Amino acid sequence: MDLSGSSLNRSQSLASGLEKTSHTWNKPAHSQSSSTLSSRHSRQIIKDWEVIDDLQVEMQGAGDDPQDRTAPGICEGYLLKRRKWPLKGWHKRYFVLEGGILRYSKNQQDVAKGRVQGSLDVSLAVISINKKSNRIDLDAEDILYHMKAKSHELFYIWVTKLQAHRLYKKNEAAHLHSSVLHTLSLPTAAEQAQRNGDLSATGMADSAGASGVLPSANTAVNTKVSAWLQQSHNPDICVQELNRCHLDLSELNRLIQRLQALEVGQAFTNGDLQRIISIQNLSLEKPKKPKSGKIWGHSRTLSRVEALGMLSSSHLSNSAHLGASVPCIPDYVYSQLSPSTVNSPEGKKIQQDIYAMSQRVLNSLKSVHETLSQDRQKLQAVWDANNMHQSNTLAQPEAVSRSSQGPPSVADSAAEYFDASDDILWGSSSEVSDESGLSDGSTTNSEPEEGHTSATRKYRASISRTPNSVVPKSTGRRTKLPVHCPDNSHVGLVAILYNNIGKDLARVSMPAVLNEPINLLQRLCEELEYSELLDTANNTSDPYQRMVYIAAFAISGYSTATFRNRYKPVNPILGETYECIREDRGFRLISEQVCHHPPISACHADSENFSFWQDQRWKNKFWGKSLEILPTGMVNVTLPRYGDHYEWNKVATCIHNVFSQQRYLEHYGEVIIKNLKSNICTCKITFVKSRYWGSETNKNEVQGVVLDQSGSAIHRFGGLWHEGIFCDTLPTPKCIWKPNQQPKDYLLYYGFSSFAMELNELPSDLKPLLPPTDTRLRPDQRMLEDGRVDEADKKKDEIEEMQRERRKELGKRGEEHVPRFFKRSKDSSGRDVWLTNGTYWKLRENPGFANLENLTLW
Ligand SMILES: CC(C)CCC[C@@H](C)[C@H]1CC[C@H]2[C@@H]3CC=C4C[C@@H](O)CC[C@]4(C)[C@H]3CC[C@]12C
Repeated sequence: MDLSGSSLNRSQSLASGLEKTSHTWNKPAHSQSSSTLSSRHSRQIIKDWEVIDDLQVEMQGAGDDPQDRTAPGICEGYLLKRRKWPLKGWHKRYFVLEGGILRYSKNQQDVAKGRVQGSLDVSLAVISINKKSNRIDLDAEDILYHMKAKSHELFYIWVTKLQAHRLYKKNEAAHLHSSVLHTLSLPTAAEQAQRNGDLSATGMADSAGASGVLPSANTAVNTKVSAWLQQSHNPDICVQELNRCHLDLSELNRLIQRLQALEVGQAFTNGDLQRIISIQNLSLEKPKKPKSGKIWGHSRTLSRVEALGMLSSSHLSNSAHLGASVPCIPDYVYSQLSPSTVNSPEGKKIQQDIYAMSQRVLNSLKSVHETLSQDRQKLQAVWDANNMHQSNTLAQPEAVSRSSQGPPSVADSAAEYFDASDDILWGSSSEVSDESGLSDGSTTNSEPEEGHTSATRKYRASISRTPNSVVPKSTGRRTKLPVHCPDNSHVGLVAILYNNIGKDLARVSMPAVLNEPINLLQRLCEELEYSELLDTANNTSDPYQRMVYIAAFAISGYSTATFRNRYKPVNPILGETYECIREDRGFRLISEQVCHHPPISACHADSENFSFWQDQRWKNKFWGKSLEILPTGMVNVTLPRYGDHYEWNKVATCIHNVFSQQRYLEHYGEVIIKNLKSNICTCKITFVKSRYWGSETNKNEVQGVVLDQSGSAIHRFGGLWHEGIFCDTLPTPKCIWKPNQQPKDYLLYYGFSSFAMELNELPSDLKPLLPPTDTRLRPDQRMLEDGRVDEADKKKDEIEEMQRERRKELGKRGEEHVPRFFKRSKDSSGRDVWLTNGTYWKLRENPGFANLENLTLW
């Protein structure tokens, strides 16, 4: 089917599209607090956007009817596609949807020539639509298409077709899964007999006996294997991986053709080449003798120019040069295309793409192979064990797969570069998302140094050999929270997030059960968990080494993310404050919520070894399945001993699978650390974005380099932000940072580290010294910490309402809130920053907050 703007005579699909629409696109009712919204037909409506999710794909028996498995018709035509860079805006592109794969090219001719600009498996994508603006967004996490149809009719056709193709592709996968289930779960003799319609199934023992297994053992095997298969995601993973492979292979095919076209000097299309070759074959049937009277026995003796001349000549006058013995003309043609002839930048690019794509296919196949071999081993184990009449048979799938995962190869990184297409980097899923290009920058820069994977492997091995140096010492502070964290897995985040699309996550009010009893002011303090790195830096005379410790500190702040993806920190109220005095660590910190719109939390910490400050604000982008947090604002550290002032940016943090319990956090992008007081060195840290099909081993990689003024690397370090950082260029190569051991039962306590558990502790001797605005005194957070979630919810509403009232009052008086302990200022680059006004500790001491007038926040 062709859908180029004018060809609306294809009304057949248009009609079916509209028909379908009328009965399946009914809007579900949902509310802010609705607990679940995942009905199979549900479309979540956010203003004008709807997410079309989970079409009727049933894992069980999916596609049993072969009719269901016939591929929907091809759909093609022009649509507008948005891009951000270069040439930001909507561009007309020719799209082809076939077999569940959407490809696009510049125009129809390019499609014919196999010049595909991008492709996406629609079964892996979230489809969001905006009927008002005829917009369709496809989000396959790392590939994102924003498309717009020229007319409403075209829009409906595309949406319908996309749905149909998605369903088809998903069913195909599900069918494969159930076939595997079916094939591998050998039916019991009774079932077999039943299926065969054999009612005199007394041969049960016989049939079992024939296979040499007792019926009961056989049934036990079947039950276990099928139970394991039901749980196992491996078949799905394999199908997905193979789908990707399929996609990649067809892409590869196209790339090769393009390269050949370049080589030949003419844009041969697949068809052209085939035609030429078949004509050639015809003429080969009547080989003529060349003038010399000698039949040229082998094609290899032809010069490339001759060969190309032949191919492009319609008369094929030179075909006589070819002997009938030429086994395969394409082989011959390709063998003549010496790599040295690919000199054009385009040719080189294609070659690189081909290389990267082949590596990707290879890796995918390897991983499928590995998964299948593991499954085979597991099956074998179950079988053997049953044969021996042992009951405890199933190997632990997870343990097996983990232990056998090989280290990533350098080839993986090549695949990573390949992945960085403009759609991944520049896309944005919603109109409301920030267009500043911040995410683009950080994502683009998250490309690792060449050979990083092997380096990481090396660093990782070194880190794991390093014993945990910091033996948890008693701080006299609490080691657990009053109660366990509540289960919040039932809360429907879909509605909450969709209802708040475009809002900063920091401003989204969530039910208390989604909160952790720590707020964002306290989380700022949490970044000082590894403040000893700053102490070390201040005691290191070599400026390059000092930089290494500063870098390790910058990385260490991200490690909390490992276990903290189930709860959101409480949003501070404007004017809320927090103090933290850590004699044991030698620092004291204050933080304050200084701005409400946008929400900004500022902090300042002092110690005899350092000062640390930052004001934290961030933007977030919603990508359908994930939420990207893009912090703005810089982190600052000064070291008194050397007069250094370090300043660095923060990377993006992505909450992947935000709606599911498989949620996890990833940091990616580049951190540049500068010393504003000396340009002797700078540091670049790369948080490597993991490949979507990668194994666990490729997650959380960090690579860093300290560069001197001339740009030469003085130190290199790396590792994983959740495991540790190793520097092998120090006089004694060593692990410079390793996260502290998590406390006992940490998962029952919000995933908190010991340091985090201590943040909201309120010893009785501290209470009278705190200003009433201190987070520790905030009642709803305290209730939450004590497990009184419902009360916390109510209190939270009240406090938020009070805040609104205060704002209104101020507004009426034409006043603005003035933060108490921080002042707005400009940094050396002219950025707005919030700096301490230096009054907190003085006031605390004299006259004491109890003797002062304070804000009443709750
Ligand atoms: C919707 C809920 C239940 C999901 C959980 C959301 C959690 C994981 C989100 C909400 C706010 C987020 C934090 C917001 C800001 C920053 C600063 C940044 O420099 C590092 C990441 C960090 C610290 C984020 C980590 C992830 C975070 C804690």
